[in-house]
Amino acid sequence: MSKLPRIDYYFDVISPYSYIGFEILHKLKHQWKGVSIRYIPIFLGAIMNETGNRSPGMLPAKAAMSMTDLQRTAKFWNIPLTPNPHFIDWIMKYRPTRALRILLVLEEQDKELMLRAARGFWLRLWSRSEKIFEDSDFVEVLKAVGVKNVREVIEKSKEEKYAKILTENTKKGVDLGAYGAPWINVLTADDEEHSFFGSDRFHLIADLLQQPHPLPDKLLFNQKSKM
Ligand SMILES: N[C@@H](CCC(=O)N[C@@H](CS)C(=O)NCC(=O)O)C(=O)O
Repeated sequence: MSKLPRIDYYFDVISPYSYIGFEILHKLKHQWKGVSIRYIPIFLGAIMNETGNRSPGMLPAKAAMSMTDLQRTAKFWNIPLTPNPHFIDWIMKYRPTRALRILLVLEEQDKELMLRAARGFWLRLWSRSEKIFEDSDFVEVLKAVGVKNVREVIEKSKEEKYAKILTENTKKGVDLGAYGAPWINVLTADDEEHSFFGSDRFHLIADLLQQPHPLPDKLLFNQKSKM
């Protein structure tokens, strides 16, 4: 019997395109039958360092267009986006690693809770324009998504074990060729591996896995309509 195809979704909560891809994948997973999905937190800053890449917001030639593209993409998918004007200062000063380690603690307790918290971090940072770097930020997000033992989760996330898992996940991403986020690794039923970069590659993944196409009806309708 052949195995189920699997999608490994490598993401960082600092990355707005990881947020967009997460929401698209969340819609698709109800339509794509027989595909298993693993969500893997990674530290994008380390990926950038390892590969010599830079965040588009830090390259002047890319920064303006990348913000326009991000706004357009979020609008297209109906994802509320309010980037904070100090975002670049924030990423120079803070790391998202504490939030990512919290996700790893939650993953051990309840995978769905981890996904709710990941969305909570993105909502807070990219839709509400607030920080996700300090204890008070974590408390708000964790409470909002229904975590009962908030303080315990935050304390546990400081254990070395979670720093190690995050490093291992990130290394695995780099080994797969990741230079940005989201990085999506698809393992087909016949054990072939295919990597994709970005939240805008789902039509190619649908094709590879012979699953329904993710384009919304309005585009499909336009394609079919008479010239
Ligand atoms: N076209 C991609 C862009 C994804 C993207 O720019 N991701 C950022 C992080 S939010 C990144 O890692 N960029 C690295 C690069 O552009 O080389 C999409 O629509 O998702």
